Amino acid sequence: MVEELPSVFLVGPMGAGKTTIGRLLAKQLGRTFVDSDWYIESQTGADIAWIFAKEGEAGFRERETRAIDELSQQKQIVLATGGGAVMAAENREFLKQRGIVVYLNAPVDVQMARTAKDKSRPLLQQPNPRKILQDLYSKRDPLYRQVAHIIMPTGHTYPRHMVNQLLQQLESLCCAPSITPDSKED
Ligand SMILES: Nc1ncnc2c1ncn2[C@@H]1O[C@H](COP(=O)(O)OP(=O)(O)O)[C@@H](O)[C@H]1O
Ligand SMILES: O=C(O)C1=C[C@@H](OP(=O)(O)O)[C@@H](O)[C@H](O)C1
Ligand SMILES: [Mg+2]
Repeated sequence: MVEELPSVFLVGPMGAGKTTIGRLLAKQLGRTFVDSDWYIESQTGADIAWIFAKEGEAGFRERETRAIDELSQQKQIVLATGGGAVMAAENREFLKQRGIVVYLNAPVDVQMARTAKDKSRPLLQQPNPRKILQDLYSKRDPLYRQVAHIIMPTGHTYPRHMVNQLLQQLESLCCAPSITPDSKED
C-alpha cells in the first residue's frame, strides 16, 4: 500500500529528469514533492548560480549536504536531488539508509539536449559542456549505482511513461503503491 512506501529519492545526472519525474511521481502518489535545489534556494534566498558565484562549489556542497540530511529525514516524500549530491559519502548514506533511491540514467547526448538552453546550471556554463557532462558521468555513474535501489534508463521515454514504469518497479521492490498507472502521454 502507498502508506507503507518510504520516501523516494531521485538521483542521476543533470538533465536526467529528476525534477520533472519527481514532481509527476509525487502527484501520482499523493505525496509532497521537494527538490533539493529549490529547497537550498529558499533557505538561502538566492539562486544556485548566485551561490556558486559567491561561495564556490564548496559552499554549495555544504548547503547541499545540510539539505539532503534534513530532507531525507522527512517521511513519505518524493525528493529530487541535484546531480552532484552523490559525491559526498555522507549524502549517499543519508539517501541509501532513509528511503528508496532511484537512479535516472540518461546518456550524455540526452543530458546535453535537455540542458543546452538552460543557463541555470553553473557547471555547464563553459565552452565545452559536453566534455563536462562526459567527465561528470564517468566519475558519478559508479556512485549513482552504488546508492541506487532501482536503476531506470531514461532516453526517449515520455515523463508520464517513466512514472508508470517507476510505479511498477516500486510496487515489485517494496509494497505495492495501489495507484492505477496513468495512460495519457504528455
Ligand atoms: N523523459 C523526458 N522526456 C523529455 N524531456 C524530459 C524528460 N525528462 C525531463 N525532460 C526535460 O528535460 C529538461 C531537464 O529536466 P529536469 O527535470 O530539470 O532534469 P534534472 O532535474 O535531472 O536536471 C526539462 O526541460 C524537462 O522538461
Ligand atoms: O550535477 C551537479 O553538480 C549539479 C546539478 C544541478 O541539479 P540538477 O541535476 O537537477 O540539474 C544543481 O544541483 C547544480 O547546478 C549542480
Ligand atoms: Mg533538477
